[in-house]
Amino acid sequence: MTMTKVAILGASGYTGAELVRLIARHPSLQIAALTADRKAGQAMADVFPHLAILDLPPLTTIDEVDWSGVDAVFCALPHATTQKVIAGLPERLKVVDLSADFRLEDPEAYKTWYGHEHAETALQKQVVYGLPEFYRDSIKGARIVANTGCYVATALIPLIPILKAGLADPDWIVIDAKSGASGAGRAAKEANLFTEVSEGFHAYSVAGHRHMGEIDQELSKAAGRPVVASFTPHLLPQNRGILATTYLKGEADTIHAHLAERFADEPFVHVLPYGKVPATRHVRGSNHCLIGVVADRQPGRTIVISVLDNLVKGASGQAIQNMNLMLGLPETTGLEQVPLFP
Ligand SMILES: NC(=O)C1=CN([C@@H]2O[C@H](COP(=O)(O)OP(=O)(O)OC[C@H]3O[C@@H](n4cnc5c(N)ncnc54)[C@H](OP(=O)(O)O)[C@@H]3O)[C@@H](O)[C@H]2O)C=CC1
Ligand SMILES: CC(=O)N[C@@H](CCC(=O)OP(=O)(O)O)C(=O)O
Repeated sequence: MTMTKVAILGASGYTGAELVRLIARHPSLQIAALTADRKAGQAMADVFPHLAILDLPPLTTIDEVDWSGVDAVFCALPHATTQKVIAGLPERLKVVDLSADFRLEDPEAYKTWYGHEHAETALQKQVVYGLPEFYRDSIKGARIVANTGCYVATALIPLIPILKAGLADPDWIVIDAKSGASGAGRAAKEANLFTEVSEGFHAYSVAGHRHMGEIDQELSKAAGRPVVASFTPHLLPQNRGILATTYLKGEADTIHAHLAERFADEPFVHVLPYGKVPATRHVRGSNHCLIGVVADRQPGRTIVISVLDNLVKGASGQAIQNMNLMLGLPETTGLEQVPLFP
């Protein structure tokens, strides 16, 4: 079997380590290079002892990578840094970017949500938005794919089909989302210490989180007119998992039937029986997204609950799903892990 040699940029971070864990048993991908910034020069086994059982290349700087031995790149770097790095890669390389740098199509929207001009607007035009359940055909032919944000994937997977089918009021969408602390990355500082995250629970970036730009972009496309959704993220005292509770004006039984039909053949999206609700522990360590639909006691309102693992379907698993499509491989290759419980 032909092996595709991959470089993982940002391998000393949480999503980088998750890419290594998943790719280590992928039958068609082979890890050729791993990079870090402050941790360059160290062995992966020293940075992540749980990966010591694998035979891995050492962490180097990006400048030290020998690109002649690389066919494809997973870029798991902070946003803003990423756009310069991807612009400097050899053009023959296929790239899946896990950061937010190439998700927003409108440079003005990027400036609004990220506070500075995008430095690579020409490159942005070549990028395909990486939510495979909706953009699979374009992803297959893409050179660069921008993975969706983790909160965004959780919210959009049920919402896009609902709005496309006109089953909910686009002017009344309320997304109440909660994430495990790994969503903030390994470099997160005081706010993500055990003492700050455990035994408590709080909202953050209220009415101003940068994922709103991405949510509005995709929901507006789905509805065929501008949509401005309400979205509030919260930090959970747990490592992994995102749960989004979305309130809609629409008929729950119709919405449930539509989602069940729309996702019937999707390998990673599962609609629970009507009235049942999912939990983050039902997807931990897996590439699956679960959706529950419940009728509100107020007639004409619906509650949709969606869950995924932010490090897998919300980041590294989704990135491999996209790379599988770009390489013409079966989409599920290397991603068939069953969730870990308890
Ligand atoms: N965590 C999550 O759940 C999700 C994250 N994402 C996105 O994926 C990307 C990676 O996230 P995550 O793994 O959590 O982040 P981490 O903070 O855990 O890791 C960041 C990685 O980037 C490296 N790095 C940092 N700055 C530079 C630089 N200037 N030049 C080169 N390398 C650098 C770090 O190296 P070193 O360790 O040596 O400093 C590390 O390997 C981010 O854009 C994030 O927003 C997307 C979806 C979900
Ligand atoms: C818990 C937590 O802090 N989550 C991160 C979002 C997760 C993420 O990585 O999103 P991007 O891919 O868009 O960077 C945050 O709220 O900024």
